[in-house]
Amino acid sequence: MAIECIGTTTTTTTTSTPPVFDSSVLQHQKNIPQQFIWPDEEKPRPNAPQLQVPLINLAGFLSGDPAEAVEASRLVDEACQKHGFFIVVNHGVDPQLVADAHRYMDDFFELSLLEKQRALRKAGESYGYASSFTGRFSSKLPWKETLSLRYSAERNSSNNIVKDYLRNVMGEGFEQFGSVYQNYCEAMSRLCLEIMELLGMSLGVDRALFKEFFQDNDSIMRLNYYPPCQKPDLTLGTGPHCDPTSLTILHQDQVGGLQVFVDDEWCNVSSNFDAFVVNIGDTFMALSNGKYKSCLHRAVVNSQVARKSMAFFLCPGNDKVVSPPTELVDHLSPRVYPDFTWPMLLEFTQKHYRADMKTLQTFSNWLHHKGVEIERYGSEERKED
Ligand SMILES: C=C1C[C@]23C[C@H]1CC[C@H]2[C@]1(C)CCC[C@@](C)(C(=O)O)[C@H]1[C@@H]3C(=O)O
Ligand SMILES: O=C(O)CCC(=O)C(=O)O
Ligand SMILES: [Fe+2]
Repeated sequence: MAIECIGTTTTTTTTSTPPVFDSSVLQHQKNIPQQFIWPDEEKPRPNAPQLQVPLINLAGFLSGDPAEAVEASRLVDEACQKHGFFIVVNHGVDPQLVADAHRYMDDFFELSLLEKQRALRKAGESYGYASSFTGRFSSKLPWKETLSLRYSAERNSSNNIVKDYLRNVMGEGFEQFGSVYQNYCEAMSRLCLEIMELLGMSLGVDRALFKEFFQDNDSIMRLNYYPPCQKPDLTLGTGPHCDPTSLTILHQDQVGGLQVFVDDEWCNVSSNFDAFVVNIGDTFMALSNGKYKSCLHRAVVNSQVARKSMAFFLCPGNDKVVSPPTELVDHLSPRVYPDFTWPMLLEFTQKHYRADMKTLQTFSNWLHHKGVEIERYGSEERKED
């Protein structure tokens, strides 16, 4: 197996059998397998402070009140220049849909490993069920299970991509399960487009510009399930990274565990079931010519209860070129990142580089130096491909 790895650390192929992440067993285990233990400098520390993040009330903006829209875009601008995280309330998403999505998530992750593996993510694919990433990486494994779904907003009456996928892989009895996530993705795509309008206003470009750019988005919906861990100070649910995608809308249950790195320290983001946490990803950072930040974050786990979060990662349609509008480029603000398309960056994170805090910079360098040996860049040891 040829491993195309970009690593500052030596690339090694592990021959030992990877551990199987069966959460029903591992959550009780005091002895944590080595692959799940993070290096000392990345281990979580207790007593993280609370992130001071604006609560943005979308009610006025969504009902077309111009003064409220200006106020919301001012708050968004402040947060996105500083760190790229903000929280929205009165977002217009049906609370029953959110509650159903959590309920069906409980049902899915409570299935046996064998049953969940009906939706197993195959090597080289970015969708499906993964119990940790035992087949994908050989160290710093995340203490989580995920179910990733592809959502396409392309206008087409028979577009039920999420529902059809779940029914096909999980089989009979999962129709309702599929409908809930189809509806949830549609609601998330709509909310993303509204937020794109706010981002257009706050960046001072035509307010329809980004909304239209993402109209035909080809996005990723991910359900994250973090089982309890008997040694939560050794492990991480999701390692430190910036999302390579454009905009993330995260809904977390009441447990808490999301942390953001701001002003040189890890801060907790409070959980609020009525709210969504929104963050800028690398692709939007490139679209804004570096004006808005894609910020480092991670998820910690705990020894008491399982935690759930649902992330909708907005991504551009496959043929869209990620290039900042001319209004955001001038001699004082020259181009920071080269043009690219989302499938290029997605492939980079799935085949060559494990997403971390340097993904966009490494990807840009890689595009500039394409043809130069890939091993010169990056951070991680990989097993796939
Ligand atoms: C395009 C993506 C890659 C990841 C899923 C989406 C957006 C976020 C990325 C990720 C969550 C960043 C941390 C590392 C990662 C491997 C993970 O822990 O899940 C990343 C995802 C991935 O490559 O599957
Ligand atoms: O679960 C969380 O709170 C964060 C997960 C995350 O950052 C991600 O999936 O990209
Ligand atoms: Fe993330």
